[in-house]
Amino acid sequence: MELDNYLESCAGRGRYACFTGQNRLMFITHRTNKYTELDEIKMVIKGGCNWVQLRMKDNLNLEVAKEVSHFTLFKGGLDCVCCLDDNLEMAIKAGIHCVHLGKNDMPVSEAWRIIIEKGLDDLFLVGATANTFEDILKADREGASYIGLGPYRFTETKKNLSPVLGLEGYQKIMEQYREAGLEIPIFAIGGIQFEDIAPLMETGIEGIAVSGAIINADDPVEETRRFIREINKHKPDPCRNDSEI
Ligand SMILES: Cc1ncc(COP(=O)(O)OP(=O)(O)O)c(N)n1
Ligand SMILES: Cc1ncsc1CCOP(=O)(O)O
Ligand SMILES: [Mg+2]
Repeated sequence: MELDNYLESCAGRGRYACFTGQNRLMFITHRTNKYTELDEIKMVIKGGCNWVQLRMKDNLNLEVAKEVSHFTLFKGGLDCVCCLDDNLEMAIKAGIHCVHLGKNDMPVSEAWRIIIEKGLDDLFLVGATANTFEDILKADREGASYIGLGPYRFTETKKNLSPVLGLEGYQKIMEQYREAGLEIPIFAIGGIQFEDIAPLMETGIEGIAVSGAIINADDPVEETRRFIREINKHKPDPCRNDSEI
């Protein structure tokens, strides 16, 4: 199937149908001396997170990707989505059905070409990074499934950070987003702390992508629950109430 036909066929069943409110917190791994990527994923899944991104910047490793893929498949629950940063080929090899692509990674349209060629298009999600409204438009046209928009603040988790957007940046971009009638789910990213959730959700974003604030908490499992409950206050999860998290 060609990309244009794919996007057209998606329009009928809702191209963003997977984002129905159950995946509003994306946890992104960041290996530290304290935790491996799998340790982190186990903790956040225990805390109720059902969307995890495996990000291995200096230590890309297929075995780790396979372990994480199996864990999320068998222990993450039916609605759990696992995503791999940067590398589509490794995602496919590991059985991971979501890849996140930045502006220096493979273009979103090229990723879809490969996914469609392999007959995996019914399963896959392709996320894209945006730092501006124009980036959102481009990624949406290329068929991105969701956007990671940022950075909100300075963070040490990512090198070569783009200029920070701050709350005003999000407010402006989300206004343009609404005026353009876009529907692609937007996730805020970059140095996000618990207190940032409320003002960010007020801008109309779909959810939050976070790493450090959860890993560095004394109890990452409890911190995950706290994040999800706070996000739910602004956009209630239609499938789970707080007592189920
Ligand atoms: C949800 C989400 N948003 C943005 C990014 C950043 O991706 P990228 O710009 O490719 O930078 P790296 O993560 O590869 O350093 C992301 N990973 N996830
Ligand atoms: C991957 C990425 N892209 C922009 S900021 C960032 C890091 C997110 O981690 P943290 O929540 O620790 O800032
Ligand atoms: Mg990248």
